[in-house]
Amino acid sequence: MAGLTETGDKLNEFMPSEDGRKPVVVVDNVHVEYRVHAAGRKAPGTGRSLLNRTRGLRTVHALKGVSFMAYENESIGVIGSNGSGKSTLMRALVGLTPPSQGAVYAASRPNMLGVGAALIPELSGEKNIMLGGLALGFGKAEIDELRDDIVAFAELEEFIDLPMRTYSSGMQARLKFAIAASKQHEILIVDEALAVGDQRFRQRSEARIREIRENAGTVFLVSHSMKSILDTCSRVIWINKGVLQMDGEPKEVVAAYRDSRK
Ligand SMILES: Nc1ncnc2c1ncn2[C@@H]1O[C@H](COP(=O)(O)OP(=O)(O)OP(=O)(O)O)[C@@H](O)[C@H]1O
Repeated sequence: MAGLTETGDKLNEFMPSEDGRKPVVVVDNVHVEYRVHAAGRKAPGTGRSLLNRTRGLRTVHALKGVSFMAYENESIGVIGSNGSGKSTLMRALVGLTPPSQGAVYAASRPNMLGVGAALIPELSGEKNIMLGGLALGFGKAEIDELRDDIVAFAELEEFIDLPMRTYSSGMQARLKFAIAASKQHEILIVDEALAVGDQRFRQRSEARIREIRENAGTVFLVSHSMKSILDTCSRVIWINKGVLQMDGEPKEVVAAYRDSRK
């Protein structure tokens, strides 16, 4: 897959953490550049372009040489202001956005939480559990076994036979989270999924994330909620204008990020 190298061999070249944990993801000097067509601005009343140089192909340098290593059992919060490059970094981790320079090495393929693309609004919640489960690589029998737990976790017992389009956005988010979290992921990326749903559901999803992490998984959590980050993460990286601004203890990094925004 473009931009993602799945290789245990390459990872062996990297040092374990101080307490002996193995690196599972190595992000090595990753740059991402998007090429976008800019429309250009017109000078008022003239119909002519005001700034010719803004027309045509423009390059947005979204990540500018990001490097870090993630180890097994870590839960890494990813914070930063809008447009700083967090989602771009996560897309590079799963191989959706190829780096223009640098590389990502991973012990196994990271999964982005969310089976949204596989679900169909016209179908019932129940049928969508089957679709989402198949998309995650489960067999039919396995999905039948997981079904009740998924419905219970999402608390959709009364609605599971109704078309998904009739669900509120919170209910849809709960179903998607419940399906995706039914799998024990080795490397899991959760991008803002916890911002949706109510307080109680948020607490249960945070607990589920901790469980995945305890079962030898590594979790990345992208969020604007510093509370979620502090409640869930063992380490935080702060991305600022495409560079890794800070990487360390959640409390310290969150405090520095908050200070920068005063
Ligand atoms: N598909 C794309 N095409 C062109 N530019 C993009 C694309 N996706 C992101 N960008 C640009 O890359 C930069 C980083 O965007 P990104 O979505 O990674 O930020 P983010 O930190 O996740 O932001 P937010 O907190 O708002 O979700 C921004 O300048 C954005 O405009």
